[in-house]
Amino acid sequence: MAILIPLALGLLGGFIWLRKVGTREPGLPPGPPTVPLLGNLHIFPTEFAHYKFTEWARQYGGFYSLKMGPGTAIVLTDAAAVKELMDKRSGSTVDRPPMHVAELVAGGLNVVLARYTENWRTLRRTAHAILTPQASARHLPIQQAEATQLLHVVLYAHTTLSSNSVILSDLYGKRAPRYETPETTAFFKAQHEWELVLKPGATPPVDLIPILKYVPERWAKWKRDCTKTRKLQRDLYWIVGRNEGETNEGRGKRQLYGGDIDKAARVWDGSRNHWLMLTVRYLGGVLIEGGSDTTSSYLQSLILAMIAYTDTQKKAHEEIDRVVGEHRMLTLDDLEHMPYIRATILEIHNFRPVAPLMIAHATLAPEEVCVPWSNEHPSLILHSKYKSYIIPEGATIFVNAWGIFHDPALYDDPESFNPDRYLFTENGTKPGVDGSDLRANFAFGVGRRICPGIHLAQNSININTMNLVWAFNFTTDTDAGGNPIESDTFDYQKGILTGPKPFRAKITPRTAEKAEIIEREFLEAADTFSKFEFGLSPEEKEFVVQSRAH
Ligand code: HEM
Repeated sequence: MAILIPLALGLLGGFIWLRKVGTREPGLPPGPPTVPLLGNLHIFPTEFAHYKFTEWARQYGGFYSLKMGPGTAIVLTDAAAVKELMDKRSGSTVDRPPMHVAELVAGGLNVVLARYTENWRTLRRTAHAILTPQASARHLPIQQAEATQLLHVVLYAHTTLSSNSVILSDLYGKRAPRYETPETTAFFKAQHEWELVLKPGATPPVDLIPILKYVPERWAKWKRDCTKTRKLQRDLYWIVGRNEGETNEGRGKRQLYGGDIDKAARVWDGSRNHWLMLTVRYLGGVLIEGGSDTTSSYLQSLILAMIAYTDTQKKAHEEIDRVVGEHRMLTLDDLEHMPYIRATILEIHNFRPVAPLMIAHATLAPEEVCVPWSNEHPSLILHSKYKSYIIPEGATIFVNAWGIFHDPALYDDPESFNPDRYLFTENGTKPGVDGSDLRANFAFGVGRRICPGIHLAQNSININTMNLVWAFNFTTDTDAGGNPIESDTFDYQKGILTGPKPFRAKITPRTAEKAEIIEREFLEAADTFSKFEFGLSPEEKEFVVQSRAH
């Protein structure tokens, strides 16, 4: 009998606690109604989450909460809220939410997903040192050369190859002449496996129900998939850095033109510390992955927008013709004279951001924020008239870039692609609206997690946007019966990072002279390419010879 009373009390306590799980705690900002235990998990979108998050933002405001079982997520769809919480208080919002799968695969060495740990700080510092504006400027010749190759072989897949090749050259001093180059295909294979493991639903909710971590591997296919991906990544990252069987020619070129990761790897290898050697290999691998798909998704969205919005294409053509004319390709210096092209670049980031929800952050400490009572379009101001909310420690924070970029309160007709809006106000907002909480590089993230590849990416984006528009007409393709195949500007890949699904397009040089210039520039770029070409397979060599035999 004596034991029954504490047992009953314990059960009652447990029952009361369980009933509270999933309930929105006092002090949290509002959000969709919750159900016991799950909170909002039963309505949490597993794909294209930015659409649902935006719908909720229009209903609950730019600062609302979701309950994920016992955990909390905050969704920010308000530029002032982002500036205050993510930029100004970035010391507290720098963490990433726990992700057991990423731990299993990368062991805390994936700089993008790593928690706020000593590992992340080392990786981040190294990435910064490698990707400074000055270092990015040093890599401009190969970026410009790759732009000529992109023009030379404008294929769908090639936008991906171009950015992969740029980053391979920048980091390791070795380019990828074609899509089938072994390093390139190996990277895309490893990345595909990685995406499968990260896909919502591919693993049970281990981060919410931690006991699932202890299921033995033989009963958990997801754990075997993680082990396979871990091996695939480590083998690949190690091979790219190690250059087994490297010839004297290769060694010489790498020493002269090799990238900074390559140099760091040499120094860190000298330390004979396996952990450091692995860390630098991981950083190289993750930067290549992070830098390949993002820039190419941007370029694919550009082409899609040019096809769908012919009036914009016409204006972009006119500006380039007026400023540089027919007779030469464009370099980075030309951009400052072309406001419409600059506006087009900004508008692509807004229209179809590569990372519509950025990458989720998490809080290291509780944060108090004040929001106007109406919460219709909150801006975070610390003032007594405002209602105060508490974001708990460990909360996940989603920055809903899509919702901000498509907010009708900020932009006129936000669903259309309209670069002109940037010609009237600095951040493209409609007249009379204060857009000062936005910034031109908003699509690259926030606070201390802002994209470290931003300078390299912006150089690639600028050079390629100008030259693609200078060189080509982009139009809808036609079917066998001659009917136009309309492109769908909403047909995008699922995932944290997104880009258009393959689409049909007709891309033709604007004039015969331009086609000749592209041909000539491509042949002249051979000198630059050759500095980054070594250890090629016989097929690669044959491809290189054939493609330059004109
Ligand atoms: C169109 C091009 C690109 C866009 C739009 C883009 C965007 C982003 C965004 C939104 C984030 C998340 C920031 C946050 O959590 O607040 C990010 C992180 C990151 N990006 Fe980029 N990125 C691009 C190109 C690149 C390139 C070229 C590289 C490598 C050279 C790169 C490397 C990274 C890395 C390593 C992170 C993780 C940073 C961290 O968590 O500390 N990105 N990027």
